[in-house]
Amino acid sequence: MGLEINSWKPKIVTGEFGYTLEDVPHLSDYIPNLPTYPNPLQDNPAYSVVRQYFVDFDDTVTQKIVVHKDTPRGTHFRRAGPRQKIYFEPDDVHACIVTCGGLCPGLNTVIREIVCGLHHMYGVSRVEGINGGYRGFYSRNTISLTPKSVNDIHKRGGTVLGTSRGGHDTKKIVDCIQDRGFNQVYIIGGDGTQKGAAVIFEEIRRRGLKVVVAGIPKTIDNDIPVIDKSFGFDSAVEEAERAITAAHVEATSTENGIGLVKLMGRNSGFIAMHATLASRDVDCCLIPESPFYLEGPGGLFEYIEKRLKEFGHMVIVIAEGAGQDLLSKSLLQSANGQDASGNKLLQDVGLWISQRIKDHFSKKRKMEICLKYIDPTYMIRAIPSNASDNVYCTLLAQSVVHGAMAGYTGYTSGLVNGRQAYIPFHRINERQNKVVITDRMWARLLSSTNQPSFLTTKDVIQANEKKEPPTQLLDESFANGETIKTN
Ligand SMILES: Nc1ncnc2c1ncn2[C@@H]1O[C@H](COP(=O)(O)OP(=O)(O)OP(=O)(O)O)[C@@H](O)[C@H]1O
Ligand SMILES: O=P(O)(O)OC[C@H]1O[C@](O)(CO)[C@@H](O)[C@@H]1O
Ligand SMILES: [Mg+2]
Repeated sequence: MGLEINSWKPKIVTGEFGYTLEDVPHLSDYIPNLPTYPNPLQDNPAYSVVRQYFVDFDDTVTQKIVVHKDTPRGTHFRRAGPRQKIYFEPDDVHACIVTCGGLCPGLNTVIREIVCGLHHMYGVSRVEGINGGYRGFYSRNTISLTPKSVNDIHKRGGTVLGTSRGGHDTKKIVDCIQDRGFNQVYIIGGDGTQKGAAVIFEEIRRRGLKVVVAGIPKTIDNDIPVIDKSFGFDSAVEEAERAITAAHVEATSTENGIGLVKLMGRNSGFIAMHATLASRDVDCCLIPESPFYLEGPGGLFEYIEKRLKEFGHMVIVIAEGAGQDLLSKSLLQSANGQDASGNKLLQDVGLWISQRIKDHFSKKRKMEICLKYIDPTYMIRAIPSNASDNVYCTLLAQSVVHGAMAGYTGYTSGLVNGRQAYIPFHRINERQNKVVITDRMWARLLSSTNQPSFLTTKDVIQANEKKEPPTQLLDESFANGETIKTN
């Protein structure tokens, strides 16, 4: 096309008092002289009564909302929402939607709302679903999506488009996008999926195509950084709470009853932490971020014995990624398998720890216990989304559509401090969101369960030295000691 296309560099705009905008790419960055069109929403009766419905070009959303009087203004993201000018004629839009990775409550709601948003807000009628994740681009037929065909899919769990792991072949995917003439590609998925979306965007940009690549973050593990939380997370926590209630009922119905619940959370223990805080029946929550040990003073066995003596029962929640190092040592083998996407396959910590607890009390302590192990793993992610997630999914879907119609690309649409924003892929992909055990939330959990922290003073010093991501309070530059002068 005769265009000079360099590798994409982050678009950073700086302003006064330490203001930084981490902007997202736009089609016009690499395709000159693109025509624009008035946004049809201005003639839409639903919106014509809304004052300031269109988002101001300069509106941005701040990443940190807790500040000191001399804190720099810090990082901002472009505010999501409809723009006055759009970069696509609705009749020319040919959109596709794909869902990748594990299931998550709300996937169908997001699909439905993208289809309905495109149709009802912008008059776009050509929307297709890619069948079965990334590999579906080049190996399957597409599924036609209309407001009628998606009308009640939000009531079902799973994804009507199907999903998969692995199969990300950038060249084949972009060839398919080009061959089929898609010009808006909506990609719903977790951290792996968003990395895949970033490479698709790069390749599309390299080829100079007028194709928007937009991500919608999905993961019940809540391991995607920057955003407040992932859709479906609340629903999953609610379902997890039901399993905890069952464990509690079982535990309280026998002498020395122990209810043990294993929850998802490969590297991040958010589901376990939130379900524990929500339920209040849990006496001990074990997550991947917080190392623990079984034997000796301050260990898990000692704590279990103390609780059983005091209360006669106990409930333990364990995230699937917790204690993997202990497990490897004990079984003399480490997990070395991978799934099709390259994610490490974990050993079953729930079964292992159940056995260790039983052995300890029957053989070593000669104490009779009654342990019931509940594994609701897939149940918590296969359900339809709850009311609040449904609202969240709707806002996410409408925001991502507005961004695409306005010509933004290479972004993930997400909630930042309660506001919808467009976040560049590189910020979403640079790290995994994890529970920070030196942060307030984990301290709240420890106070709620009264469990040991399993940390020595040395561990705390080491954790602090590890330079965890900045807390709610401070922006990165401020945390590193940089301040700006104010009048
Ligand atoms: N680094 C990467 N580059 C390109 N594609 C990737 C990358 N990592 C993962 N993918 C692709 O993204 C898709 C989903 O990845 P993965 O299975 O890790 O799930 P996910 O999106 O992280 O969701 P979750 O972990 O919440 O289930 C797969 O098709 C995989 O091939
Ligand atoms: O069995 P699958 O589909 O690989 O999914 C399991 C994984 O998916 C996740 O829920 C993330 O989506 C992880 O918590 C879990 O390890
Ligand atoms: Mg993932």
